[in-house]
Amino acid sequence: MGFKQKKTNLMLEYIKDVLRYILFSNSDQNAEYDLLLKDDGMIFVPIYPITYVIDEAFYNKIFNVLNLALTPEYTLIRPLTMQVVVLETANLSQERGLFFPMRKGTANRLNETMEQIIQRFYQTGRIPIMDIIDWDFVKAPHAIITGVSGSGKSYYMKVLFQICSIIGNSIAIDPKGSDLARLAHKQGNEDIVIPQFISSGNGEQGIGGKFLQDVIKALKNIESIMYERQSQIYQNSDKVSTDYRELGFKPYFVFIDELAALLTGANKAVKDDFQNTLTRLIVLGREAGIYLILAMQSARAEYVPTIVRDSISLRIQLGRINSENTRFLFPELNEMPMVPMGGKGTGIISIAGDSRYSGIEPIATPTII
Ligand SMILES: Nc1ncnc2c1ncn2[C@@H]1O[C@H](COP(=O)(O)OP(=O)(O)OP(=O)(O)O)[C@@H](O)[C@H]1O
Repeated sequence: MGFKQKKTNLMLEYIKDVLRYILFSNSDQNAEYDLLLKDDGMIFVPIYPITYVIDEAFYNKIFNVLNLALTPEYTLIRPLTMQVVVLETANLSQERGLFFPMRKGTANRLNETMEQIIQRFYQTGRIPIMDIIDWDFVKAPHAIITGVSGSGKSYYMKVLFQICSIIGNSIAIDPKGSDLARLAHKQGNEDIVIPQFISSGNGEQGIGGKFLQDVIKALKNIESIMYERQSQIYQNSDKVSTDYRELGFKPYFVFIDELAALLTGANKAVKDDFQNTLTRLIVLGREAGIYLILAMQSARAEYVPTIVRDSISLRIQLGRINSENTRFLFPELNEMPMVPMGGKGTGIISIAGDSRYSGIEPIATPTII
């Protein structure tokens, strides 16, 4: 028996030991299943007839138990629903299994200079997130980052802004006029939208409704660019399936920090105008290469309409993770604990639309040295 096979057998034995007493009230039931270990996950194969019921709760229980028990050998990835796979076998009683996606080892935080991170982008065409996780924004458009104060949102927004400013055009909308706006200003970027009192020094005006109108104006400008690009693509491309890259356009990244702060105190008509414009950009932006990157404390539906949230592929929640605060961004996670990595800028991530990622997993954002 080869070394690799031996290791696999040891791992399977360990998993069975872990599950033995927890999973079934009747220990005879331990003979009613088998396990298969694959490169991208584990398959639980019931051997029918069985004397236990397989439902979502059963699936979640296995996930919960193994999630911690397999760290750090494997990182379990929380799928959005129970996954059933069909197996190639002539044995009727073992033709199907429950799949648990997992990654060998754990992904590591990037501890690199901005130049090294950019270099990674040039090698893959994707935005690096961790050593083995990256963001293909063409396949998985738009991003949302949530987390309470001090969880590392602003830090990560700045990292993304620097990368995106090199890849394409970027615009910074920052109601606090703080880190993001200062970074954009320092880079010589003129596409910055901040409250007037910050740029004019007149502190008495406060943020008020005027700022939201400035933001809407900026978003509507981008919307015009989007329609212009769509029309050019329609007129100039013979391909049925294409996007902005065919005509050589650069991607356009729209960063909005503290989105909820934008809406506080605004009247309903202005607020609706903002949310409708945001919705159009999110839903229609992809082909034209318009990508939104939003940050806020919590993705409550009153700030982010459900249609917007559902159209955002990259979702990150930083800071403390519990069922109370994950329900907005990860409604499918209910009461599902994750093994957090701990430390600054850590939390959970999911990337929809990219087959390399099948669910929710832990993340630690890059540290720039
Ligand atoms: N990936 C990281 N590597 C190293 N330090 C980090 C990382 N992420 C965040 N930090 C540090 O953690 C602290 C809090 O981060 P940050 O200010 O970004 O939090 P925040 O969620 O944006 O808070 P606020 O909403 O108050 O702005 C900062 O000192 C920041 O430098």
